[in-house]
Amino acid sequence: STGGAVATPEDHDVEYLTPVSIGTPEQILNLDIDTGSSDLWVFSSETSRSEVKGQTLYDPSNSSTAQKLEGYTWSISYGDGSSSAGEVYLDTVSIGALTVSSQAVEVAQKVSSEFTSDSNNDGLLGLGFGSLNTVQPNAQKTFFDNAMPALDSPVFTADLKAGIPGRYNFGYIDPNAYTGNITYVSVDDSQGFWDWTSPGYAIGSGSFENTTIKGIADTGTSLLLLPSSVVSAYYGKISGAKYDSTQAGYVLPCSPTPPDFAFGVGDDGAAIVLPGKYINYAPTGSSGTTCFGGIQGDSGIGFAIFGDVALKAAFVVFDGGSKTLGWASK
Ligand SMILES: O=C([C@@H]1CCCNC1)N1CCCCC1
Repeated sequence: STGGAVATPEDHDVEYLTPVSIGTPEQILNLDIDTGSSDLWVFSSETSRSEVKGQTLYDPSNSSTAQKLEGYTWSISYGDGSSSAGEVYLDTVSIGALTVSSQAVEVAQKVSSEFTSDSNNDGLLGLGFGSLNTVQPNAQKTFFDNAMPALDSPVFTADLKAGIPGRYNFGYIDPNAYTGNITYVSVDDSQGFWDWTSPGYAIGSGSFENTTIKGIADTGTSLLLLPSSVVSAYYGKISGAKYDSTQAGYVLPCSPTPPDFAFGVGDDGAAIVLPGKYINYAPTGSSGTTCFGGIQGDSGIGFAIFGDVALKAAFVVFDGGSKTLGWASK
């Protein structure tokens, strides 16, 4: 089997939303597919009314295939401080033509303000490793783990794009979605993340800097978070760029276009190049003179995060069979 669906960016590519079908008859919710976590949770008929602002709600009582897991609960806190919690059902879940008949669907009873205010986001679909799942008393499998045995190939791919819809595919690699070769690198799944190591980076037309950068491929994080030494080297090349403590990040003049940023993949010299315009993440004010940087520091996290600013420059294969990541330009 195979499947897949469109990934549509919200403003500034802060997140990408993908239509997911749940239940019988189908209830279609737009979910944030997140390789940095492993819970599939949705806004629901059980979500506190005061915490819902425009989201589409999954109602298990309207699904003939919903089965409640009595006594099961979940509660998750994300690195950005957001959180949600609730109860658990099993139901049929599809992404395009790919269907999992008994998927744990975690219904939210409460969500934090970050989710309440994100009116187009109806929940998250985690594609991290199973060890991260928060369901008690027994952890539940991700959509990918459930689907994998039936997939033509045990993979999913992320093809996110700047400002326009991209795609998540399951079970196959679309040869028309990338250029050149796919370079595969090993993954350390011991922390539950798609955690890999880049050999270094280059700024603009500058020389390649060999420095180990260990980090996770996280479709649910907006920015590219890197070691402070790398971030300082990058913004040090830009007149007027500075760390703004009020914004809690580096800001830079939106014009001229900043230098490209490349990160290495594998030991054969392959690299993914972020066009400089990707580093103009969003204007900080109404004049559009100053931009918030798409590259920021990873201090306090313990590893780098290759979020959407990086991922949208690449075609990425998440290989659940070999537990490797494949990176290609496009
Ligand atoms: O909570 C997160 C992210 C938040 C955004 C969505 N993906 C998961 N983590 C990833 C990095 C380490 C800490 C946990």
